[in-house]
Amino acid sequence: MANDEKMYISYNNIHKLCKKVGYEIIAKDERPDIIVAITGGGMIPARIIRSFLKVKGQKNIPIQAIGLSLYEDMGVHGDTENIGKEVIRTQWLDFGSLEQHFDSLIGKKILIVDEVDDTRTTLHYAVSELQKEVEEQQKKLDRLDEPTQFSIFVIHNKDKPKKAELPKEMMESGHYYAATTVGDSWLCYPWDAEDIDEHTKLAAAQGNI
Ligand SMILES: O=P(O)(O)OC[C@H]1O[C@H](OP(=O)(O)OP(=O)(O)O)[C@H](O)[C@@H]1O
Repeated sequence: MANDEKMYISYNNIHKLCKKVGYEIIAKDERPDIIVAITGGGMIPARIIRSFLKVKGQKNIPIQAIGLSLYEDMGVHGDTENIGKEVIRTQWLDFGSLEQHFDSLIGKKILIVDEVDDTRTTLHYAVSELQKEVEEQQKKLDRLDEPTQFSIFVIHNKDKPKKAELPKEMMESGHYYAATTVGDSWLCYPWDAEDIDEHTKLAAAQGNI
């Protein structure tokens, strides 16, 4: 598919891709203790993958949402050469309602979910801010010897030069899960469709069903 072409993705396709990665995570015995969905695109995949991470006799994995939005940063001098994207934090973790299960993320397996890894700016921000928070809590609570494992799940990873990195350890230890890798196409997700029937037909015609 040419990079400037639109790629239509159906709900069924997303469901199947979540299932594939969910089973892969379970097969590796890497079931997360908590899912962190990046709003808005990570919310539907997070909910779907949770069904495939379910283990009989175990409680449902809690889902927390963090709100991250990308906005055009014109640079300090409004210099077009330096246009970049800045991440704005609109919502963060709330442990209040999780007290019976968690007092923090320390020592937990955390699965961060988003629909797409485009320039990687958002995921880089999410991982580094969450890691920073865990380190601060570890120091505060004197729990430095409890390893915390971050993983990432995205439906689509765009095969393109990235603007930010993810931790080397995460990538090399197989804790980055992209259900599928695509070119730099325009991805049309079903939740943005005005006519879902037409959208699903277009997705089917491209084999994304
Ligand atoms: O890899 P990146 O270049 O950082 O891009 C990926 C991010 O961009 C989109 O979020 P957006 O800010 O558009 O918000 P939304 O999820 O609410 O649509 C998408 O949902 C990812 O979070």
